[in-house]
Parts: sequence; C-alpha cells; structure tokens
Amino acid sequence: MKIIGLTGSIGTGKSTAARMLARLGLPVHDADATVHAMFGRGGKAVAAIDAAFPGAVGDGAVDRAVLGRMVFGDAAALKRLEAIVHPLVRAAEQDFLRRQRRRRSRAVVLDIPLLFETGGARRCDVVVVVTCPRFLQAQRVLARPGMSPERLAQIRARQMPDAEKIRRADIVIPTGLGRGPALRLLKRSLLRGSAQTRSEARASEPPVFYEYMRGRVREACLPIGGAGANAPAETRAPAPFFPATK
Ligand SMILES: CC(C)(COP(=O)(O)OP(=O)(O)OC[C@H]1O[C@@H](n2cnc3c(N)ncnc32)[C@H](O)[C@@H]1O)[C@@H](O)C(=O)NCCC(=O)NCCS
Ligand SMILES: Nc1ncnc2c1ncn2[C@@H]1O[C@H](COP(=O)(O)OP(=O)(O)OP(=O)(O)O)[C@@H](O)[C@H]1O
Repeated sequence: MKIIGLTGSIGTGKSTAARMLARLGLPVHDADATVHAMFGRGGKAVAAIDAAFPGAVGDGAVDRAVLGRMVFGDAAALKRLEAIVHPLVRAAEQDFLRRQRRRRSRAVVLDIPLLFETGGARRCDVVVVVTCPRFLQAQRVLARPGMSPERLAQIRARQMPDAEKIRRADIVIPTGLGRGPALRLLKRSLLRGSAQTRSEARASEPPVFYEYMRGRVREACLPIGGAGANAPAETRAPAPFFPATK
C-alpha cells in the first residue's frame, strides 16, 4: 500500500486538495480533523488538556480559540500541547493504516500539516506539498473569523518555511492557479505517483514543478484581486506581478 503524505503551510490548500483526492477515491486521514475530534465533548484529549491548560476546557470540550491564544505565541506551551496531542494523532493514524491494509487499499493519503516538522515524511512513499504565494496565503487566512495578522505571524513562525517544504517535496501542487488546475495537476501527478516510487514520481512531474522548485516561477498564481488599499500589506500582490509560467 502506497502512503501519500500531503502537507503545506497554513492556508495553502491542504484540506481542499485532500477533499479532491478523497473524491477521486483515495482514503484520506486528516490529522487536523483527528485533533478536533479528540477535543470535542468526551474526546480522548479533553482531560489531559484540562489539566495542562486550565481555562481551555468549557462544557466538556476544548475551546480551540482559547487554547490557540495560549499556545501559538508561546513555544514552550505549544511543545507541551504537542506532547499530549501528537502521540494520540499517531495512534489514530496507525489504526487508519491498519484498516486500509485490511481493506487492501492500493494507496492512501495522510494529510498532516506538520509532516516534515514531525519527521513524518519518512513514513510516506511520496510527499505532496501544496503551496501558494505568500500574499494569497495571507488573504485566505485573514478572511477566517478570529484570525489576525499577529496570529498568522505566530503560526508561520512555528511552521517550516514554504521554500524548505518545496525543496523537500516529491510533488508540488501550486494552488494559486485555482481549483481546476490544482485538480488536474493532482490527477496527473498523483494517480500516477500512487503507483510509483519516490524517484519515479519526481521524474514524472510536469515541467512547471521543476521551474517552481528552481525559483524561476516567482509566484504561480492568477492575478486574484480582493485586497484593496486598506487591506493589510501582506495580503497585497507584490508589484510588478507576473502570472504563472514565465
Ligand atoms: C492550537 C489549536 C487548538 C488551535 O485550533 P484551531 O482550530 O484554532 O486551529 P487549527 O487546528 O485549524 O490550526 C490552524 C493552523 O495552525 C496550524 N497548526 C496547528 N498546530 C500547529 C503546531 N503545533 N505548529 C504549527 N502549526 C500548527 C494548523 O496546521 C493550521 O494551519 C490546534 O491547532 C492544536 O491543537 N494544535 C496542536 C496540535 C497539532 O500540532 N496539530 C497539527 C496537526 S497534528
Ligand atoms: N486550488 C485552489 N484554488 C482556489 N482556492 C483554493 C485552492 N485551494 C484552497 N483554496 C482556498 O484557500 C483557502 C484555504 O484552503 P484550505 O482550507 O484547503 O487550506 P489548508 O492548507 O487546509 O489550511 P489550514 O492549514 O489552516 O488547515 C480556502 O478558502 C480554499 O477555498
């Protein structure tokens, strides 16, 4: 059974890509969703979070907004949280892999935001990284309720830089070109990649990926507007702006 790792920085399009892959018939394990489930009422992590982060649990469930405020700006607190959560996520992932092996699935997807940071790439046959330009990432994330430029900066500081993820990737999927192109690229490279070794997957990548990895395509994205003069500077497209493929 081929294990396809799917990762990318905050707001770069992991969940969207994972949904596309699920619709294509691949079983997907979503690490974020696992965390969210174990934080719900009766969830496996609630008691441990209550003990370690007083005030983060209310009505029998973890309040993720409150917990997020406690940890994203505090490296030591985040480490304590990860020490509680990551082993539980890993156990759930192993259950998933066992179930899929029993069902004789040929390929599965592990959607893990911190795949590289936690050494998870070693467990995968192929690693797919989704990416989009920084300003577009900021537009997407800052459109979420409760998000602020400060929170985004804190989370970015806790994640491996995009350029390093792209360097380590076997397959890179730019998501700034829209859903159609992302889906086409996923189909083309992954459905083949799921039956391939890592080096074969690298060799079969369409040229745009190589260009992207060499830094020759500065921003693979369509000129999407939306960030007006009063929007935070980081959400504005850098000028001059070149659409993909140059
Ligand atoms: C702090 C928590 C409660 C905030 O929950 P909330 O629903 O507000 O945010 P969400 O989970 O959707 O994450 C928002 C963004 O932060 C990123 N993020 C989450 N945890 C981490 C982390 N430990 N390090 C870096 N980035 C992180 C996510 O990948 C996502 O891009 C939650 O993210 C959490 O429990 N994180 C620790 C567990 C963890 O490491 N999860 C990552 C997948 S295993
Ligand atoms: N290929 C794409 N084309 C256009 N928009 C996209 C694409 N992929 C993602 N988006 C948009 O970007 C936003 C973030 O996407 P998504 O939630 O999939 O990111 P994520 O990486 O899972 O985020 P997080 O790390 O916070 O969980 C969403 O509004 C989504 O609709």
